[in-house]
Amino acid sequence: MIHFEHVSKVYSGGRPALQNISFALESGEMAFLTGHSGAGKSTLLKLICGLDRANDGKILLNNYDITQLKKQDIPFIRRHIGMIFQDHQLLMDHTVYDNVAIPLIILGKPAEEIRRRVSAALDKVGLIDKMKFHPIQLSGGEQQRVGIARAIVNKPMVLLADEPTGNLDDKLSKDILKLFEELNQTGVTVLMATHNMGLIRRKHHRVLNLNQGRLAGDSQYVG
Ligand SMILES: Nc1ncnc2c1ncn2[C@@H]1O[C@H](COP(=O)(O)OP(=O)(O)OP(=O)(O)O)[C@@H](O)[C@H]1O
Repeated sequence: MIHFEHVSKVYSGGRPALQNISFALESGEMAFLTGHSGAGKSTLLKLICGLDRANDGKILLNNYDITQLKKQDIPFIRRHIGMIFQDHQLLMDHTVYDNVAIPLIILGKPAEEIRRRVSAALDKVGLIDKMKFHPIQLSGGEQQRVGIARAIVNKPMVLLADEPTGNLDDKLSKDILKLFEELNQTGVTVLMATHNMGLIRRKHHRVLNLNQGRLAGDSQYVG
């Protein structure tokens, strides 16, 4: 599903954010992406969803070389990817419902389909009764779940999450991880960047570890 072949990324004026990264995450797999602050986790996720461009190497998404994509084609790959950010990136002056509906509105889906899919996504994250609220009226964990609903509303093949439990307590973090596991069980490929070692240790998912922009470990190949 996601294939990195010798991928490097250097931001202008900086040292390499990613160096010669190669790994494959197959369809339906779930993995954690770990590493110290500045190791390159966010950069790696941004390259997959086209928010940034690699300087070198190839990234295949479903056998499609996204490093060769023209800028105007990037929205087409985004349709297959749900991205969850640590800071939610919700529109504060819109309701929960509107925030989740946005990807479908952009795609020009009919109103009835939008209503049905937004309700299903909000139901999945347990926020159906708060659809008319504004994000400011929700707790941090609830705001994060709105971000998850927005990411899954378009039924993506791949879910990328950047520190989705960063500001949440242990119980909420476990709930969010459980939600990802349920989505993974329906066939969605999940890659989740996290510092939360407690969460990682309790689980047996694959762990890709970055260190100063290099792939320093891949639990699939240990032991
Ligand atoms: N837009 C940018 N311009 C310049 N340098 C950047 C940019 N984004 C990231 N970097 C640099 O690239 C390196 C990797 O950053 P990245 O955000 O990918 O790390 P990270 O592992 O996600 O860190 P954190 O856990 O703190 O979020 C860092 O040295 C960072 O300063």
